[in-house]
Amino acid sequence: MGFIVALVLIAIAWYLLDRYFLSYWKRNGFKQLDATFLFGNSRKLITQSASFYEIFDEFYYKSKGEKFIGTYNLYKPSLLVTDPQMIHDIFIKDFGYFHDHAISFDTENDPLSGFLFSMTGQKWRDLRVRLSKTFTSGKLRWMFPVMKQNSDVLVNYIQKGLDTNEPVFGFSELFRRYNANLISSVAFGIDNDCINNPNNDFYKFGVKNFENNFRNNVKQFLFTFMPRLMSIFKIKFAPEDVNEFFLKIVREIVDYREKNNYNRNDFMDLLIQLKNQGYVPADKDVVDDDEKETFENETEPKTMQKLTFNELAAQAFVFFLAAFETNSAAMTFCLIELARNPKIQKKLQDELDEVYKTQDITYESLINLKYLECCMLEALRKYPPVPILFRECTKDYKIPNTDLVVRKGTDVKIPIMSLHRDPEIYDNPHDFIPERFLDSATGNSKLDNQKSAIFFSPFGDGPRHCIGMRMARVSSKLIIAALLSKYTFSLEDQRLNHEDVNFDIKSFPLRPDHDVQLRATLRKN
Ligand code: HEM
Repeated sequence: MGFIVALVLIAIAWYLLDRYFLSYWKRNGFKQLDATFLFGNSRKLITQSASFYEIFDEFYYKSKGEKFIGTYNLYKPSLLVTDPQMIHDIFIKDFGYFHDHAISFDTENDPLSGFLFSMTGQKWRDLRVRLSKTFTSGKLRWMFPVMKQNSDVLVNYIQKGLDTNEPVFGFSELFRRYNANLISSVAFGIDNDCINNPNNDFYKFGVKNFENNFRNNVKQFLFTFMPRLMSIFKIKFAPEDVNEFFLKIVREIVDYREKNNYNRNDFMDLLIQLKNQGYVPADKDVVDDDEKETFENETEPKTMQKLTFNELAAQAFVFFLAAFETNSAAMTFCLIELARNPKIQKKLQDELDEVYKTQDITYESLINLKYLECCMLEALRKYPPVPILFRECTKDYKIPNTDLVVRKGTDVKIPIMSLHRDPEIYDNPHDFIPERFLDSATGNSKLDNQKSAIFFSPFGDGPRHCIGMRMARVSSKLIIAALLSKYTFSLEDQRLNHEDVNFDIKSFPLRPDHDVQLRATLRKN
């Protein structure tokens, strides 16, 4: 009897505590979404019954009319911000309150997790200033031949398929293999062939990071809901064998290059300079055009702290992680949309033919292709590979024109993909219309002109926007240009001509739920 009474009392106490925790927002004057017992607003995320985008899209429409609304990751308050102006403030004007990504790792135990994305405060800022120098347009121009070599390997692979009567390809996987190649050569300085050899270790260990297994699911859960627990329980970001593989490979590369004074004009060279000198000299001949609002053009003091070996390895690793899924997704969705929109594909091919009938693809020619730029931007609008952005409020923040205060330590989520698909922001948001990015007066893409993240933020914005944005844009355009100059693509599954692509419900980066098959046909000259 005593036991039953105790159980009843515990249940009542738990219920009361539950109601108390799940009324945090109301108690602090905010509106909140209805929160369910124990789960808060995270039941669908925990049970993985819809994709991240769909779950946050539901929140977005439930909170329509509000600029922000309180939600709960289990019992942890999380503010969903949907107002474009407030998002802009968080990214730029009030960045001083929102500079961190709300994840943390124990880098002592997990050296590969000491990467830029997880760093906080001044430590992040110091490294960001130095790493930014490795992503300037000058450095990309320098690396372009390596990118081009990799795109040639992919084109040869497609051609081999056509020559052997196998003209249908699953591009999600193929682009992941291409990106593994690309990053292994530009960030690690290794010439792998993941395209022809999917059993290549570099690709296999890359895939392992994103596999849908129990361990990765638990990690994704903690990463989303209780990032601090990852460090408390010493959960490593990457599986043990992936850690060992990447640390060993970076050690060998660094030792070899240092011993033999070997340079390859790639990120690894630049990272080694950061390790040995603490800085990378700025490009003298290049004007950086789209970085004006950040501190990335700050002059580098020569006394900057040098990178340790582990910090160097972690940066090479995060370039790999960040590019592997996101870049592949951007390329895959763009090619799928071109395949389902033959007129747009033809218009893009006409633009490419004008330039590439008589010359091979160069960095300079590529960045001047406006329609190609618009196609990529439109793919990133409709399918932002990172559908939800998150930040941590690092000091109490009074929301402008209100008496409401977001407390230090609160995480903030921004449903970028829902904004990108909101009919109040974009006309016919579910249609693929590259022209919406074309400024009819100048022929320039709108992003170049506006520099505004208010309605378009596939790379985030402000000082913490994606550091690999330029590389992503150049490499994606290169691959689409190289493929479309030679081949025309069509959908094997005709249903996708009128149905939307479904998304993988277990993946945080946006990914189709199956590898959409596309048929390549050689174009006639
Ligand atoms: C289409 C491809 C890509 C997309 C859509 C993308 C998107 C993003 C987004 C949304 C963020 C978070 C920004 C924020 O919080 O405001 C981010 C951060 C980051 N991205 Fe990318 N990314 C892409 C490709 C790449 C590539 C190719 C690299 C490196 C080679 C890269 C490296 C990083 C790093 C290191 C960060 C962390 C930056 C920091 O915390 O300071 N990304 N990316």
